[in-house]
Amino acid sequence: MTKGDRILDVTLSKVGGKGLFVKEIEQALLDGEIDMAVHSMKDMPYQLPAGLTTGAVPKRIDPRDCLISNHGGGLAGLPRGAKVGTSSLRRSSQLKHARPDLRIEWIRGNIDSRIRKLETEGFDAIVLAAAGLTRMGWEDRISATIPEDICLPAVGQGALGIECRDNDREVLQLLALLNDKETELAVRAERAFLGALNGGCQVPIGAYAVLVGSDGTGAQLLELTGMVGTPDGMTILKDMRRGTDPEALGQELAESLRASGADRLLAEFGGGTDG
Ligand SMILES: NCc1[nH]cc(CCC(=O)O)c1CC(=O)O
Repeated sequence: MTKGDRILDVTLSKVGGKGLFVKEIEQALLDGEIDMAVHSMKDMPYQLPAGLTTGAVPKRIDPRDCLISNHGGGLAGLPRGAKVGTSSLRRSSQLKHARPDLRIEWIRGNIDSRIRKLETEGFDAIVLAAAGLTRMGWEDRISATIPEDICLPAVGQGALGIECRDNDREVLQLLALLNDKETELAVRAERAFLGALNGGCQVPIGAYAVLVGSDGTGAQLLELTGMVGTPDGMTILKDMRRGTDPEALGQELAESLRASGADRLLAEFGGGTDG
């Protein structure tokens, strides 16, 4: 097994990691040890290092969060005061908003260790990205997906990004074949939204874009929904915008939310997202 194989192998098996791990892989790309790297889009830093680019964003799979519940079914099936595990402020904020009675507790580790903790640490349910479970081949563990109008996904959730050197024409040509234009546009809008809110990691932020058709001129029309909330879920600011330019759309939505109070939340809790 080459070093590259080993690195790719780890990428796929460690969907729980982020940050530092992505940096190591990017260094291997820059050093020419590997020629492409597959990341979960939601773990990719907003700004790629100089010399690297996203060669392809393949077709997105289910972007929603899901419950693995000891009670079966979705949120409605959870008893009053149920203990629910998550490691994401975005999830805890939105779940508390929908079900203030829930006891949200922090649960860390890889997907498999979190599932183990569901059994060993007295959780009624845990929340994970449906896409992570699907990629591991564990989608049969999903009790129910959580609709995006209750829990807006993390920016880029469910999509992969394949990164390569920006001057590697051969790899860029190959990767172009794997790109899904619809997913690419949606993820660009979501990332522009996140970028316009910028920084830190203490504020619940979610966003989800879909193509809803074309405008009069034949350009693809995107619909972007975004949220910013308080960690306790008492306040959730959410808005939706349509447009054809993904970057402009993300910035517009961020400005609109800032104007309606997100500015204050970002100042209080720091900008950014935790996945
Ligand atoms: N936060 C970590 C993370 N990064 C990517 C995924 C899998 C989902 C995806 O690939 O979008 C996960 C696990 C999770 O959030 O449950």
